[in-house]
Amino acid sequence: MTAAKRRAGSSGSSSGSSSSSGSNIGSNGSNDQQSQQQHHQLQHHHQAHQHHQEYQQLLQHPHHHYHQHYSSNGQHNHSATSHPQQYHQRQQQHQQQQHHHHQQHQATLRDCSVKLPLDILWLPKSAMRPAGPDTSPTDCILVVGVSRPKLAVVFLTVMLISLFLTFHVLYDSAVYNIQAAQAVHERHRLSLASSSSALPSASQSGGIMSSSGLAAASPLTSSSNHQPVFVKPVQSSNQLSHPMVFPSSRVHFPKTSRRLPQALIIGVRKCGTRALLEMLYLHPRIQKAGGEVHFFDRDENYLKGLEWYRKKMPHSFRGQITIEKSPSYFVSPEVPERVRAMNASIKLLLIVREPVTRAISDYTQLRSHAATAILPLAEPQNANPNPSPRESSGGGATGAGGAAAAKMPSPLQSQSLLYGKLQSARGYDNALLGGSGAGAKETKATTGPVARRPAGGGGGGGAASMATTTLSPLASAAQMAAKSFEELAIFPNGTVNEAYRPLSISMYHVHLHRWLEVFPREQLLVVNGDRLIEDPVSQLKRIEAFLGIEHRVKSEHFYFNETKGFYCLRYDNGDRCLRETKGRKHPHVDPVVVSRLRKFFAEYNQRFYELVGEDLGWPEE
Ligand SMILES: Nc1ncnc2c1ncn2[C@@H]1O[C@H](COP(=O)(O)OS(=O)(=O)O)[C@@H](OP(=O)(O)O)[C@H]1O
Repeated sequence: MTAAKRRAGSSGSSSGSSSSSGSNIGSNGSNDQQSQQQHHQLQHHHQAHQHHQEYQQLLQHPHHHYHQHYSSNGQHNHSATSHPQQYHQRQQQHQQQQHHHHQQHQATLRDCSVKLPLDILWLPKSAMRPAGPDTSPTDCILVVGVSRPKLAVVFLTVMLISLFLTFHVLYDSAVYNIQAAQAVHERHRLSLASSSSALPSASQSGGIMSSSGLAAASPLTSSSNHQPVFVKPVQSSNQLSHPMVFPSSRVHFPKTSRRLPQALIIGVRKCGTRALLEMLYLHPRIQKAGGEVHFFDRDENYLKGLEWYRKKMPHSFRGQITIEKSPSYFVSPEVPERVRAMNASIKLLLIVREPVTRAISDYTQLRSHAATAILPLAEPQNANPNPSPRESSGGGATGAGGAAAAKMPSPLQSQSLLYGKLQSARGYDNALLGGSGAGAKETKATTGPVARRPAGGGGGGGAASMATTTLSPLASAAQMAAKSFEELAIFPNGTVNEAYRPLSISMYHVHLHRWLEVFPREQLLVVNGDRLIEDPVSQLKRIEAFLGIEHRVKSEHFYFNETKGFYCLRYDNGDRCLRETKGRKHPHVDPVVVSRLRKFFAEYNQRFYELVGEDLGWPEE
């Protein structure tokens, strides 16, 4: 083939120069015709060879049908190469057929084409391998040619970014859902713990109650302030949507963890500390500890360390502020230093109320707790008229039949539980009978019989005359419930019993002084508790500014409940009022006593105004 090709090549060139080589031809006249024939043969051979080459190429050409068709014509062509004209006709025919097949081929290709910025062309697989019996016309391969590289790069970049974002959102969503589920579980656990808290503790405060009366299911729960008192139902899952994808009112950040509080409501007891915390919790940037943790004021808790305290905190998102409230912090001398040791830049909220009203509110709660403690003791057998032998033996409820008894304490167990509560509360509750002075610790859990403390600085008579008596918890509770506020606050000689705890706590300046020795004034905000009752939004606006969070708690979050006489809270998933332990009806107090006490407090109030730099306008008689 190569020799023939070479020859054909040289004959081609010689035919072009036949006139110039005419002498050679002329000199060999006998061979002229033969050489012409040879020349034609060579030409035909050359064309046949070209054809063969095309045929070989076409063998490798993609289309199967085309190859078959060409093969059948190939033979025919060989036999038809004798006449050039015929050959040209056939070549034309062949070209037309080729064109026709090409169009057919194009039609087949169009079926697989994809219109994209990239030039993507679907070709049959057979185009990439020798034709054979096993080739199938349906087999396709994708040939991608980039005709517009810039567009292709943009296209690919967009694709990659979308892929990355999709993955990121899915990942964050999964992480968030796990953490949010944990947070909800924790809230639920706290609310259960709250409802199972069965006994009153005078040293703690109450909480919020569902308006549907959920908390009232346990009569003792309502008076217990020790355990978390949050009875808000667990948030529905639709409020826990992914913050990036479905922003909700409470959720803005994907990760949660328990954080030490960045703000504390340090007191004052009975001034609206619970109302303040629950109202602040309406703000999406606020998380609250469910109950009063008493970390800084109780040595047994403080010794457990900050990690213990942190674990008592709720889950919060980055950027949220965790707040805990324990009103006894305000009056416990060691607390300011301890708080500073944890966080020197912590924000402190102090809610105060007109001191005499606060003292009466305090007395009302103490008396209520005492009465609650006495009632079950008075009728222990009624709790279970048919006790099982195991229960009546007084032993612990164990074993197969003891499961129910383990849940329901026996009368004896109930009694000892109540005694324990009374004893642990004695540091404060005993003050109802004229207890310790302003500087004394508000609460201190101790064991042993309740001992009346001598009334300090108040003179003789009345409550003070009982001070040396040692009383059993029951007797103490009975006395607590029997004494009037007037008897406890004013001695028979007309002097004020300054040591009476509800009064000593109302001497705000004494306690605040200690805090301002440790913290700069700017770190403490004084909230007017009387105004919080009348106009919560105005006070909350001040607090939001103090905490550095946007103003979000508005009037639509509240409605006035005529029955309670207080504003109640409007959450996304329902309305709630504070428990009935908040807003108890105060006993009637002799106006002369009230006036006497107001005069007594006037001087102390002035000192307090000076400390805080604001006149709160409390009446002086
Ligand atoms: N909205 C609303 N609803 C109900 N009660 C409200 C409200 N706002 C403030 N208050 C007042 O809160 C008082 C109880 O204060 P504290 O929560 O600090 O009490 S405690 O120290 O925690 O026990 C409680 O005191 P008393 O009225 O003496 O019971 C209320 O007057």
